[in-house]
Amino acid sequence: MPAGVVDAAAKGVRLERHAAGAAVLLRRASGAKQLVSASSHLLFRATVLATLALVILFTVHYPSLLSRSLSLSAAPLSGSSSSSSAARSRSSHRSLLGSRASYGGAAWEREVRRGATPRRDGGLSVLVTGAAGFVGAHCSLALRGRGDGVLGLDNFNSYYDPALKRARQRLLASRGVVVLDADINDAALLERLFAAAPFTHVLHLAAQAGVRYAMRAPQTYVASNVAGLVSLFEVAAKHADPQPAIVWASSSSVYGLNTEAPFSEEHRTDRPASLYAATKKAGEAIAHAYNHIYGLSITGLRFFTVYGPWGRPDMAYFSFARSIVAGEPITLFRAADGADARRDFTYIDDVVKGCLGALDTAGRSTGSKSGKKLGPAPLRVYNLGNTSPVPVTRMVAILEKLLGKKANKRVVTMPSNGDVPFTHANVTHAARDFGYRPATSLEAGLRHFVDWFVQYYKLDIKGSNVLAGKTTKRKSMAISAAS
Ligand SMILES: O=C(O)[C@H]1O[C@H](OP(=O)(O)OP(=O)(O)OC[C@H]2O[C@@H](n3ccc(=O)[nH]c3=O)[C@H](O)[C@@H]2O)[C@H](O)[C@@H](O)[C@H]1O
Repeated sequence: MPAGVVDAAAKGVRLERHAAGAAVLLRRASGAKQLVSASSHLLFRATVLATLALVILFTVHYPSLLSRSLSLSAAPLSGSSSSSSAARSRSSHRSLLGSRASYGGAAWEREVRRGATPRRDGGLSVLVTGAAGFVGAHCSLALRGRGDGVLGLDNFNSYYDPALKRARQRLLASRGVVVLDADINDAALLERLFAAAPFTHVLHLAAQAGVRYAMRAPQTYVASNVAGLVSLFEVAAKHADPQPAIVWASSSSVYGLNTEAPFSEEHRTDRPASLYAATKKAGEAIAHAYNHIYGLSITGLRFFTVYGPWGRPDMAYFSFARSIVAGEPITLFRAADGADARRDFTYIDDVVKGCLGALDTAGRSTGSKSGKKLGPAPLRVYNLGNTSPVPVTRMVAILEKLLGKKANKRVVTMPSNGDVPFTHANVTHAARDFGYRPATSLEAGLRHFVDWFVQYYKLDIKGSNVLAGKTTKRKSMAISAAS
């Protein structure tokens, strides 16, 4: 083959190779282009989906925050049917302020600050724990009513019907008090709250209540009444600026086996009869330590069998009322010596006055975030009772009269379950320091309770005028359970 032909052939082969290479490159380039275009489609779709998800999330959460005052002002002030109550309960669960998972953020902090800000000159800024509880709800309303800033928190546990707690939450919301769905053992949340608002006071009422239930669920008492209390004191002492003054719920049960009466704050409290009492006594000792080390101003209030409207269904007066209406038997405990058990039943309005009096006179904490204590801070403990013990049998007789129906009574010797045969408060210290003067007889207080009870549970009491506070003979009764 001539050399020229060979060269030409060789050039041709090279050209073909170049052309083939170029074609491969072109193919690759177009593949890459397709890839890029496919990924940008994917990216676009992902962005659209993410935006949609955000819009849905926003719509679900944000309106409850924005329209809270509107929607809740329309909420009923008393009980309602179970289905609507459950629906509202679900919607409040969704609210930005109410959801445990969603706290934090600028909007949340604004709402916390708004709640905590007093509406009157010199007003207090109070964080109320257990605000959807019996005493907590009443105190929150009273504080808000006089223009103090109030922010509530509650874990809405199911020790008793959470629907009642949600109803109290709605009642509070209708009066401008927000109750967060939160636990006192959530230290991170407490830190955020104190960072968001300079609370001057904490009214700490969150606790595991109930004397006899402590035998069934001992750990819950330790978790709420000991660990929870420490969690709150820790944050108040080390993270709050300024440190708030703390008023908290101790209990008449700390007197335990004390036999001196009436019970005075000077009497022995080192013989608790129940784990409940022991955790409250432990709380008083823990309060001493935090006051001593960190300069926290702390006031413990020993409540004596508090009762009234919006009360606790686990307590005897409430559960007896339900049983009487339903025609079910009630069990009455009689002391070992044959005497009727007696209680210094204390009406809720009197206790609320005591709580507000204790807050108003609490005195400042003297410590700071840095751990420096400027001097001794107040450490106080007061009885808040009624000063007139009443036999439980008498309480039942009053309920029978108000409800117009006889109780089916079974009397047994008081079991060894932490109960004590009687309580009786001496309240001279509370009277001296903040003018505490209980003014409600058991008859008057139970009448208010029964009025509420009948309304809340929508009792169908034919031929009666219980709602007007008077009792006449009735033909039939039934609870249309709201719970
Ligand atoms: O002051 C407190 O520090 C506590 O008060 C309350 O405890 P108590 O005074 O024990 O109230 P409560 O259970 O209503 O029993 C009342 C009476 O009914 C008797 N009682 C009770 C139940 C029963 O089935 N039969 C009965 O005779 C019983 O023997 C008793 O004599 C709070 O629950 C508690 O959380 C705490 O705050």
